[in-house]
Amino acid sequence: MSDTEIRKGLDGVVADTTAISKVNPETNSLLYRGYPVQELAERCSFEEVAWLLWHSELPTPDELAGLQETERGNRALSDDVRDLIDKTPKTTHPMDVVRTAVSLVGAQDPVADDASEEASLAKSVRLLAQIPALVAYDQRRRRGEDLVPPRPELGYAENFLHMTFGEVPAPVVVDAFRVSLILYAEHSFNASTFTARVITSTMADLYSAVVGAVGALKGPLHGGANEAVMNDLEEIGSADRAEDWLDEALANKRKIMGFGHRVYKKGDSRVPTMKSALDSLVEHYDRRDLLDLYSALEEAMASRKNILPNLDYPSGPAYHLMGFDTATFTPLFVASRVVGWTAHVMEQAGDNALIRPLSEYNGPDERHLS
Ligand SMILES: CC(=O)SCCNC(=O)CCNC(=O)[C@H](O)C(C)(C)COP(=O)(O)OP(=O)(O)OC[C@H]1O[C@@H](n2cnc3c(N)ncnc32)[C@H](O)[C@@H]1OP(=O)(O)O
Ligand SMILES: O=C([O-])CC(=O)C(=O)O
Repeated sequence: MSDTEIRKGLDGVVADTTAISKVNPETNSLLYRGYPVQELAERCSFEEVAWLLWHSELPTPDELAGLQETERGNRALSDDVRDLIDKTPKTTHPMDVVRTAVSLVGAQDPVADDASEEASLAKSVRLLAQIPALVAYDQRRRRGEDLVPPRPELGYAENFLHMTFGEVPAPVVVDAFRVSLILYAEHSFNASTFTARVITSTMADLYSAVVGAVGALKGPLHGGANEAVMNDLEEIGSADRAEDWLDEALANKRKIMGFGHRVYKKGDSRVPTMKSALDSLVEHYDRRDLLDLYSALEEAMASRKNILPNLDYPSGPAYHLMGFDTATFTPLFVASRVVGWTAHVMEQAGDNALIRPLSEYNGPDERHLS
């Protein structure tokens, strides 16, 4: 063995610079292009945040109107994408449907390989508009429901909910959804974003980077945790069972979904904002029982392991209350994070170096065929 220090999982390794977001575990803060995410969640639409992440500044009214027009004009699924979704077995995980459908959306773009900034922005807006349509349709067809066409007079969050449920829910629900999308949009060099940057570093196209990122987000150690949280809460059932369930899970060396974070060790900066959105939903739907269960598991986890919730912990039950199927939660994360991924694709392409680390070989010594 050489004395090279190997940081398993690249833990603590600074791989490059980025101007897109700053995650500060010391101050528990998250800045998008310098703005605290809490301020953006309080005051901005998701479209404004998307523009900010892509262009470094918030949009002027004209710029916002232009983005809205293009996004709204790109919402309808092509017949081919719809057919593809229809042909995918209902046993397929919705993340696999997103991965496959995004791949076809890319294959249908005649300028998929144009790496200019203008083309990359156009592709990013196209994905922003298409992903809600395919996520919403996939949930509907699994429930035996027909496609609901987009409504061009609705903003992004309202239209997403309208395409999923066939109606725009109460403002408190739309607002909680908008907040979740803003909080999920960007988080520096997390695993899926880093995947997108690795793919971009080979000079592959933006769609390839996004398809790879969707795959990386699916795992329960990353985006897949929001649906896993809901499965755990349902398995526990009620607040009075939380401690026993946790003790057994920990004894069996289970990772408790929605808790812990590679970077934040003193709490995830986004949790208080999402928890407050969850509180409003609990009140709106009169589901105090779910909040009690949520709090009981959180308290038990703090007392047993001193490990705090990450964003997926409040998001899981929030999406459940909004009416989404549990397996659709991670695709909702995709719909939001595609903005961060594509911002990173453009940043990586703008100052590219092939990402190719070294490994230390620990296999057999050289040997020969006898
Ligand atoms: C939006 C997001 O993607 S946020 C992340 C979503 N993922 C999850 O919620 C999955 C559950 N959480 C985890 O698995 C982890 O906390 C991760 C993967 C997020 C971060 O993990 P790492 O930075 O690699 O920390 P690591 O896994 O080494 O944890 C350190 C210690 O805390 C323990 N730990 C960390 N998180 C958890 C957890 N959720 N449940 C139980 N124990 C945990 C580990 O077992 C380990 O203990 P040990 O030192 O006794 O072996
Ligand atoms: O930063 C991470 O490793 C995971 C995370 O919270 C995110 O991607 O939002």
